[in-house]
Amino acid sequence: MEIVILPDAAAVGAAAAARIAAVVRAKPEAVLGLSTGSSPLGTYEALGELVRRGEVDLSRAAGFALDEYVGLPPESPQSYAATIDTTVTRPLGMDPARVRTPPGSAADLEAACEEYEQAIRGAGGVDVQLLGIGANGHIGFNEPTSSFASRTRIKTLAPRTREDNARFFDGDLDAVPLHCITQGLGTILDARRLLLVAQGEAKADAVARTVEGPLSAMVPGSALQLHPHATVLLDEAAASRLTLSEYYRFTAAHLPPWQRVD
Ligand SMILES: N[C@@H]1[C@@H](O)[C@H](O)[C@@H](COP(=O)(O)O)O[C@@H]1O
Repeated sequence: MEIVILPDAAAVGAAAAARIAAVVRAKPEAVLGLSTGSSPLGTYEALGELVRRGEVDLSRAAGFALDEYVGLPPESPQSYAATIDTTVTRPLGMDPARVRTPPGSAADLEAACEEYEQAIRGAGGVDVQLLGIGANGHIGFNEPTSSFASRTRIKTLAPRTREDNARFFDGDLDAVPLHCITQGLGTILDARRLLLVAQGEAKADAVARTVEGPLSAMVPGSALQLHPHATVLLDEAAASRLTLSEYYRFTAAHLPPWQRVD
């Protein structure tokens, strides 16, 4: 796993955007794994800047979101479909027809989960999956005790996650759905590259357990340890509980030229 500690949240966004842009420059039809929440917003902003400057073109890229609430129609502003549309698809100049979110309002949710898996496979798989992490170590909506072999499925949100996300529902906990559809940890691990971004002290414990703790279903993020091309981009606060941070800094300062990303 590549661990990069950066001075602040803006640097995390810029570094993640540079890595995604490098993937798209090499493969303009790249399939991007998209994430919601606060963590990736800086990445999308930095990527938008690269698009505006003409340094990367995402118009031929495809996107698959990680997760969606069950029961929120796509037009609801809190739905991840709407969130992805307003924070990713439109500002980054992606083709809406090529960007998908799990259909949380499908009549047959289980069939919709299977179709989503098939759509990812049909698109050739995800080239780079952007991830945030929950304070309880979840990735996507794979809450603690999710199987490392799990595929896209319906999950019940953990109380902590609903509390954390109530801020997107005007603080009204009762308005936060109880269920979601999420890509499984096995689905996420199929992506060719994983890029996890985390900022702030509130994520420091989850980050330390993800990167340096034992592989455990109690920490879904620890599944990244099983992936051959996982990068974790952290600001100083999110990195503050890592025990090997000096080693990560040393490694980043001595990267061989062929591993450098601007
Ligand atoms: N389902 C999303 C995750 O994909 C996200 O990574 C995580 C952290 O959210 P935030 O970045 O807002 O802290 O929780 C949310 O509930």
